[in-house]
Amino acid sequence: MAEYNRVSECVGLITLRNPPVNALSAAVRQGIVDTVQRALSDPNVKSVVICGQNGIFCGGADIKEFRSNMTGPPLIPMIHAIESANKPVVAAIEGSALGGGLELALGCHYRIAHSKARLGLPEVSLGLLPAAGGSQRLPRLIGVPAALNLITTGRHVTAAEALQLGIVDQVTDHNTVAAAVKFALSVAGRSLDPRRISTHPCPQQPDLDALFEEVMQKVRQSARGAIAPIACVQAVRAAATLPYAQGMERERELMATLFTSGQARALQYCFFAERAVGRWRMPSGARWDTSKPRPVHKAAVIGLGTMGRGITVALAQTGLSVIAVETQEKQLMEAKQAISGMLERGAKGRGVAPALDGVIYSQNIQAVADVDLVIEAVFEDIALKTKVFQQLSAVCKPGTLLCTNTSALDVDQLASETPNPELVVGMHFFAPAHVMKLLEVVYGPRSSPQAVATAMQLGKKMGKASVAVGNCRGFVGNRMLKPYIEEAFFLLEEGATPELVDQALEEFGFPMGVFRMSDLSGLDVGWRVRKGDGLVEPGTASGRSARIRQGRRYSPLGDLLCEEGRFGQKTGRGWYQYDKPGSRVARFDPWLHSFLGAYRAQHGLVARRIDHQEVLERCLYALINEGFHILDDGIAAGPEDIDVIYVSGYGWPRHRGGPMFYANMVGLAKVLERLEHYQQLHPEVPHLQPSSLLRRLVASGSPPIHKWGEAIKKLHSQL
Ligand SMILES: CC(C)(COP(=O)(O)OP(=O)(O)OC[C@H]1O[C@@H](n2cnc3c(N)ncnc32)[C@H](O)[C@@H]1OP(=O)(O)O)[C@@H](O)C(=O)NCCC(=O)NCCSC(=O)C[C@@H](O)CCCCCCCCCCCCC(=O)O
Repeated sequence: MAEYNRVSECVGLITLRNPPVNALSAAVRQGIVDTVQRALSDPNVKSVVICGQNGIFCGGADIKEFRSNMTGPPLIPMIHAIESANKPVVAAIEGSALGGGLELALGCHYRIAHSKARLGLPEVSLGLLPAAGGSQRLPRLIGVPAALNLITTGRHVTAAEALQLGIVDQVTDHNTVAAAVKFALSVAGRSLDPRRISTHPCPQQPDLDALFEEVMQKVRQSARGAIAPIACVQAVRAAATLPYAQGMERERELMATLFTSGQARALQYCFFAERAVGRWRMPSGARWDTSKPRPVHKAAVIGLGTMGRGITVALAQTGLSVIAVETQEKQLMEAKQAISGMLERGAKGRGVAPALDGVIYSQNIQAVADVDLVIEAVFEDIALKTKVFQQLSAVCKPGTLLCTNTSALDVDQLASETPNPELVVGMHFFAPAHVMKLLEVVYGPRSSPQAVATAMQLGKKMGKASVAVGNCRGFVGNRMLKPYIEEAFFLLEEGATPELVDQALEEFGFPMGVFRMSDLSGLDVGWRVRKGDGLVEPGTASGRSARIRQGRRYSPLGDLLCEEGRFGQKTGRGWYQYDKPGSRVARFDPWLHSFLGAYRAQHGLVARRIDHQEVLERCLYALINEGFHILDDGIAAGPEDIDVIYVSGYGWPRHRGGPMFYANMVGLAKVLERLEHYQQLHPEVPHLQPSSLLRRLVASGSPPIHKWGEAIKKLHSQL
């Protein structure tokens, strides 16, 4: 709701009250309508100030209301009433003015912001556009190019940038409401016509058509199938080319299409899922709100290869003091240079001083004796990691948290090598660790809730989407990736090409298909794992039996490429060819295609025509099926955990909400039916055998995703 007070005798002060972000719920909108009316009809009031309680102006429309029929006064007439008021209305912006919050402020005649405030129209990231006049007012206020940039990216700007762009009229370091009241008094009685943004034309812009064409092309490329950014461009174009009333009509039409789209539902689901994963729970019943994290002032990283360097940077950027340990002198020197460079570039981008002094380098593991938390990031080898954990247990002060950065190794096995297994958790970072958003915090059966709480809090401080997951081979992300990759290999055996598979997945919205991704990350990574699993055999055998290993279908294609020294981009050859080792542009490779032909002939396989639909169903449903197994095993607390992992760390298109949300959208019965279909065709492929949870959900009428919990044995989900 909104509270009304008269201050400084003649200023009506309206305070939005709807914690935590003063979202414009029906009650708040009603409150604004009523209090504005009251201020305008009070002859003692000369001007009006609108602010938000608790240091935040307004986080925009109440996104939760979008899920049901909306009631209460609509935003557009409410903002119009403010703009057409005959007394000056000033927005006092502290904290955030986002989406509908900024649109409300744009309806005011003046805007005063605190220097720490952030402003923006982030609707695009929710699959929407600024549909309370924002797409029409912002271009009129700051010009088409700047408005296009803000509206299509959804980026937040600082108060300083907002001042420079002309979004706000004044920035203060002091009490914003007091500054706004003073300002409101100073402008009382002035003509408001020049201040009504909707009455202005957009500032002149040469070559408008060329500009829109260029931006549309750019947006289409980066949107990877998302429709909201395109609608945003169309709405701004309406602002630039049509009178305001017609522009508003176009804004309404575009919003109506977006509002009911699956993409908007998916993106809004992602917004809430990202927040829900912070409220973690463990199968033991331990949870985020009853587990106190330990303070971490000083941390250490062991092993300064690619991962260790990124982790050191991510830690140092939080302001922690970091001991970075590397036993090899040459490697240590190189790492020092690389880390300093990353810190300097990162600091430049954020306009702050680099935290170079925050990192102390050492060749000696004894240097970590007094740290609060250690992240071991040595080579992915259980024997080596065990040795490091034993050393750490002997060196570290009592109570130090020992974390392992591993992508698949058994966290519990490592914990068993220490006298205090409750202090051990996995922290699975993704390369480059200072850039990638995802962190899997892996708890073993003996990890203490306090250890999990500490790692989760540290992840949050590093700006990561941190998800607590149970300990199993590959945890959540890599465990689900295995059937996805295997299906892609099987498709090649059956007649597909890397180009076809990648195109299908990229059109779905992945930034890279499975084979381009494999070339980027290195084919040798999976080869090493398969060797460790005893799956790799010399490539001379032929026929079906050569492709059944450990009782299930196996494709040795990846192994055969590795035997040829084709490790991907780093060797200049993989599933594609590259101009030179390290080049990034994947090109069609005739060798690979004759190799595939020869391989099929050797194994008596007849290539058939495979379409995009089959690629998507086999790769994605196999991955989703594993997700259902993971939920049933209690490795992930809920579908939202899996979805956040896939959207933040594996390139799953955000506008499709993550694999489990996607399954829900496609229809669980359909996913089950297609898995059964493919399982019948490929009975020797266990990952196509539908999970019992999927069957149970379908049998119980395919409930919506937030009700899956009732069918999950080990539920500890939050949504
Ligand atoms: C504001 C933040 C930056 C704060 O960040 P912080 O880190 O401090 O906190 P959290 O992010 O953890 O949030 C705390 C808490 O608050 C919840 N929350 C945050 N924002 C909102 C919100 N806007 N609504 C509801 N709830 C919110 C959050 O979920 C947390 O709670 P939880 O329980 O989950 O932990 C940060 O929160 C942030 O960035 N917020 C989102 C800002 C944003 O995106 N704003 C834009 C909202 S959309 C909007 O404003 C739309 C408007 O342009 C126009 C609306 C017009 C509507 C008209 C509808 C017409 C429909 C036409 C259909 C026609 C169909 C037909 O014709 O049939």
